[in-house]
Amino acid sequence: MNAPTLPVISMTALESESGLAELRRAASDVGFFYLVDHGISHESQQDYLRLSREFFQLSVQQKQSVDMIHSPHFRGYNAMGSEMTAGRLDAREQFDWMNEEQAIPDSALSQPWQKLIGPNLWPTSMPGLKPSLTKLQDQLSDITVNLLQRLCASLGVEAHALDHTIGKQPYTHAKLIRYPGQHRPQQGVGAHKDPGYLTLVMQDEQSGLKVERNGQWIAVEPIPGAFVVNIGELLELASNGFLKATNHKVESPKQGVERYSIAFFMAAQLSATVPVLSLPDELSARASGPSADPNNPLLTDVGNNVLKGRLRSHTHVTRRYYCQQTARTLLANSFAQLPINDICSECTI
Ligand SMILES: O=C(O)CCC(=O)C(=O)O
Ligand SMILES: [Fe+2]
Repeated sequence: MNAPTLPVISMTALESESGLAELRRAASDVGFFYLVDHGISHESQQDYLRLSREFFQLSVQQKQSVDMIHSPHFRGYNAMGSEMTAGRLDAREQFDWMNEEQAIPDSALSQPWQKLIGPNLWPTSMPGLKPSLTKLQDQLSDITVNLLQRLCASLGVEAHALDHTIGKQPYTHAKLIRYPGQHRPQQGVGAHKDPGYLTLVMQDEQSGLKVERNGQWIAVEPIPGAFVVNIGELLELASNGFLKATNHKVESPKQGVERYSIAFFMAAQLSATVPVLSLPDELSARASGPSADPNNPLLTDVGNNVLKGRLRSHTHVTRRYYCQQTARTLLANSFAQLPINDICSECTI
């Protein structure tokens, strides 16, 4: 195997000062790293990826029974060609699940992001999916919370400095993803940053994930058993830009090959506002403030930051549930500019 292109961080080394220093370097310099010794074995990861293959092999009809179009809460299945990133269609199919919750009736919504709260969609033809994926969600949730605390410690602030934004459990969102092979080079998912605190990615043995570094795209080759971790926009905000949410993308595999991955996004509670941490002088001198992109304003209020991403990614769901008057009024009260203006011709009026 070639030398890894990104830092490799061992979870068990994060009690020592030198381990924390390596973590800080990886998270502030690249914003991407491999995580090993995290407690989920390679075999167990293979089992989850097998389960994912089984899901995508269900019939079109079975997958459509849990299509995201049935969920105002952005949960469920997206067929190829129903997701946009950076304004272009992604060549991937996916199944999204989040915290299992009860929906709030429209009449009781006071904030637009509250519409994200709701139940997941589970296929009746695969009863084992819900318990397995719920278990995975719990395991990854624990790993990411632990990692967030170690990151805080690495920044010289209280390890628990962000715990109040998470409450009893963080907001979590996960995806089973299948990238089918393509004749021509194509975006599996276009260049983007992730919105939450931290993302963990479990990849199979196919390459395709790339991260932007000094204007170049670096391949994040799979290392058996390792997760890929990246810093999300909320952590960039909390560290005033010291930690970096880095652009990344997936290029489709060649014809005849397919790539499977499972992505797990951990964020603060949707109701939380993320504080800017008071870093020690030596680090704050190197914090350049969060990056400013007029097409992608970073919002410290978590719910709206998450909602903004979902509205743009899944425009068929947005048109169905967020373009009617009640939702538009709610959105207009929370955003300086309607985040659906570029999605629906009626909303541009
Ligand atoms: O599939 C992957 O390896 C990464 C996916 C990703 O970046 C995302 O869904 O945000
Ligand atoms: Fe991502």
